[in-house]
Amino acid sequence: MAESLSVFRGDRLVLDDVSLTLERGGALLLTGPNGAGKSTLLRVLAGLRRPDGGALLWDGEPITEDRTAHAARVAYLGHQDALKPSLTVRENLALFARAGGGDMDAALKAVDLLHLSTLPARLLSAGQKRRTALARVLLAQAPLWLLDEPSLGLDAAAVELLGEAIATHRAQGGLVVATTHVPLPLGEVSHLALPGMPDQSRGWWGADETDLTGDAA
Ligand SMILES: Nc1ncnc2c1ncn2[C@@H]1O[C@H](COP(=O)(O)OP(=O)(O)OP(=O)(O)O)[C@@H](O)[C@H]1O
Repeated sequence: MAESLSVFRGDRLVLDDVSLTLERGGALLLTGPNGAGKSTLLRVLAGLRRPDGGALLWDGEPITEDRTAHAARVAYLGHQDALKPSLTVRENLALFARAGGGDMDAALKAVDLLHLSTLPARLLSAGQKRRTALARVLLAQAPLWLLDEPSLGLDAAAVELLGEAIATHRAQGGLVVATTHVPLPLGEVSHLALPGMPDQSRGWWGADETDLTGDAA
């Protein structure tokens, strides 16, 4: 999927020769210290940022062949929840439901937000906003989920719902790449540690973790 990616931010080589492959139903955890380049890599995978070197392939074809098609494959959850404060939860999600064709009530239920669906987004707590942003990912009905610290601000129950949503997505052949600083309930995953990860984080990912090649400067 990604071959020998390199990315400069300013004059710093943040990602140097990073390669990874994901099969249908697969999941990859990206870890590394603050500034290691996790969000940068997610943005490259999303097609939101061009790499300075290397290639991104989907089913063997470079994504540059058809960027619109790649955008339609991706559901991207960034650090910012990007909700319109004056619109209700349901209104915020409506656009994504139309574009992706997902089931609004099923998505709201999956993140336990049905009871808050008519509340303006400005009245939501941080965790409720994050749940809304996750519902947007579900509604996109895209095969590739790119999740930047998805559990940020979520309580234990919501983290469990996140795990269930990811498991369902994977069971349907979906792919997930997630960055995290804390363990996530993802089941069997590959793991790419960008340099600098402290040793004590080893073992978070369980016996099934697989280390991939990755270098960063
Ligand atoms: N617009 C920019 N111009 C220059 N450098 C940038 C820019 N945006 C980010 N960087 C730098 O790129 C590096 C990688 O940032 P990135 O956000 O990918 O890290 P991260 O691993 O996701 O960090 P965190 O764990 O803090 O979220 C950082 O050193 C950051 O300062």
